[in-house]
Amino acid sequence: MADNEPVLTVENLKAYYQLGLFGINREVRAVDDVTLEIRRNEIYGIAGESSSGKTSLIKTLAAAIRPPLRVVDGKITYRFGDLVIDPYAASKAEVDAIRWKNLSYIMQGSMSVMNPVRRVRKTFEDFAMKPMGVPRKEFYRRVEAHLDRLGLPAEVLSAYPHQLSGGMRQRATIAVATVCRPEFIIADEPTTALDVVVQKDVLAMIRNVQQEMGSSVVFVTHDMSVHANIADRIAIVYAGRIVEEAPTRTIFTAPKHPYTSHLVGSLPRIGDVTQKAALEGKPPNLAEPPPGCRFHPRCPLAIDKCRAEVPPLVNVGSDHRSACWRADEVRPPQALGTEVPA
Ligand SMILES: Nc1ncnc2c1ncn2[C@@H]1O[C@H](COP(=O)(O)OP(=O)(O)OP(=O)(O)O)[C@@H](O)[C@H]1O
Repeated sequence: MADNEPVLTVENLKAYYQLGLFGINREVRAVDDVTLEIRRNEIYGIAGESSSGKTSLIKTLAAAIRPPLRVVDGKITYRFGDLVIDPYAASKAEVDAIRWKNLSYIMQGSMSVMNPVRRVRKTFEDFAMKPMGVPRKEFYRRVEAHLDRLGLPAEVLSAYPHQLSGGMRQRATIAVATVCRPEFIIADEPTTALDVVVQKDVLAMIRNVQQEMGSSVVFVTHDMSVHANIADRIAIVYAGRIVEEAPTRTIFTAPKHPYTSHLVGSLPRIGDVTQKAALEGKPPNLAEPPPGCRFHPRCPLAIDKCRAEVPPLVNVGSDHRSACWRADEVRPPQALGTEVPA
């Protein structure tokens, strides 16, 4: 595989919750026309407020969706070495063969991976023994070496999940998800519910694992300061669509979408006692999104065109895409509340 070839290509992906309640069919357009590429050896953060479709998007990328969520259009292509696979065109056996070995998905909440009634050792066996395909002794040698690399004592293997602290459990979960050294790791809110100090440790661990293995990581969080800490590039999602995508520093210093500008500008800054202006209104109902730009009812820059025509996600600079008719008029955020990577 050429070095610059993306590991994941997503083209015009649409995934909807198709609901039939009391004989009335309804579609919640949680992922609506998403196009993106994930490169090798990068950390790609997906940001956006609650209910914007972040989890639905990465679940779809992870081929971990269940009805009523269905892919209704578009294409996903993973390239793992010589293996090129669209998980929605492939057989279940083909998808099972890449799971954990090439593609790992860490769902929201560490207990989603850990089996609460079995010792951590059993969770490692359940997830990793088959994909690794080595005798038990060699398997445990590799598991312990991996734990050691991640700074975790081998004793965690004998513990039950509830005996571990939240941070330790999340570290163990990341260890389970990465022990087969997957090329692609997808994580949903990997540090939410951890206190700030533990959060930093877990973020550093994800970064170390990613760098050591040269993997690609896609992760979701609504917390912009976590993105600032760890992401190489960020996609901002609003109402089921990517509205902006750029390297982290660009997102924080020169956004080209009013929603991004709001997200960055509303971050708290040390010593700043002024009240941040809240964004008026609520995100739209994804069963009946507004016409034109979905952000227009809340947008300070909205004009008639925004109410009528959907702005495409287009290049607005080097490695920078925005979906805004007035991208040129977006001003840098007033308050930078977080350390921005150089
Ligand atoms: N099982 C479901 N059936 C119907 N609609 C759903 C279902 N799960 C989620 N949705 C809807 O899909 C939309 C996107 O939800 P999603 O959970 O992907 O957002 P999110 O950005 O990850 O939010 P959060 O940060 O709160 O987890 C929301 O409107 C939500 O109400």
